[in-house]
Amino acid sequence: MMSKPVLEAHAISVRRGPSEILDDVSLSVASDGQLLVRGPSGSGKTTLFNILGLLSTPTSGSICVSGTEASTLKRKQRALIRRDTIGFIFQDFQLVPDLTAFENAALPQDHTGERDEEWLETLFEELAISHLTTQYPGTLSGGEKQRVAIARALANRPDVLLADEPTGQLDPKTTSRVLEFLLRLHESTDTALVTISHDPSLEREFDQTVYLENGSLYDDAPSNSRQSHVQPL
Ligand SMILES: Nc1ncnc2c1ncn2[C@@H]1O[C@H](COP(=O)(O)OP(=O)(O)OP(=O)(O)O)[C@@H](O)[C@H]1O
Repeated sequence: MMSKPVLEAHAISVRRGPSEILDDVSLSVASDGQLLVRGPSGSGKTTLFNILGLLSTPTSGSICVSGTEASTLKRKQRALIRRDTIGFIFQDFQLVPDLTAFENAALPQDHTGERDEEWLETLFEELAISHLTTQYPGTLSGGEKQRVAIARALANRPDVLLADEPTGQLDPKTTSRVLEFLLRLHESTDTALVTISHDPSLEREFDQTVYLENGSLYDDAPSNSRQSHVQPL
């Protein structure tokens, strides 16, 4: 049976001043789906991330989250859908400096009212950061902060995890571990996984990859970027 889409973008365009940053972008992610959006720096990835996460609104086009048309909703209603449906991993983490790693990860639970410390502890264990619970972000490495941000994104067991370069700060070994965990979680809990990245090595981990180039989305790698990643034999 086909699963219902959790995220659907239809004909999204974003113009900022004279520039067209996204041009007629459409995509659909099933509630148990996984999608990698790849594209070079400046192609519009973060802009698309913000639109898909209802953090900003498109110039034209629509976004449906679990069947609800969200692009026309008021800011407050969008915030509620965001809180109840989407887990965010931001490129720059956005951890709160005067909260510990554990308190940062618990924030989404504190916003909805119920702490589930057992789940948070599981997340810290899986992400190999259990020894860092009482440390403040200022004392953590980039890769450690990134994993705290991942734990926070998963704290409320979101329907869809939206990740902007989730492994950008990690070494290859930790990247594999974190990806393996995200994909396992995706399998076992039907959390849809949408990852945005410039990193071609993530492609082999994902069922489906689409390519963003100059604000347009393609199903196949544009020939110039494919060429630039050809490895010599
Ligand atoms: N508010 C804005 N006003 C004008 N131009 C913008 C605005 N936001 C983004 N842009 C431009 O749109 C393009 C896409 O930006 P975006 O941040 O989405 O790219 P990206 O693919 O995420 O890049 P990176 O991988 O380097 O983070 C860039 O050229 C950027 O300068």
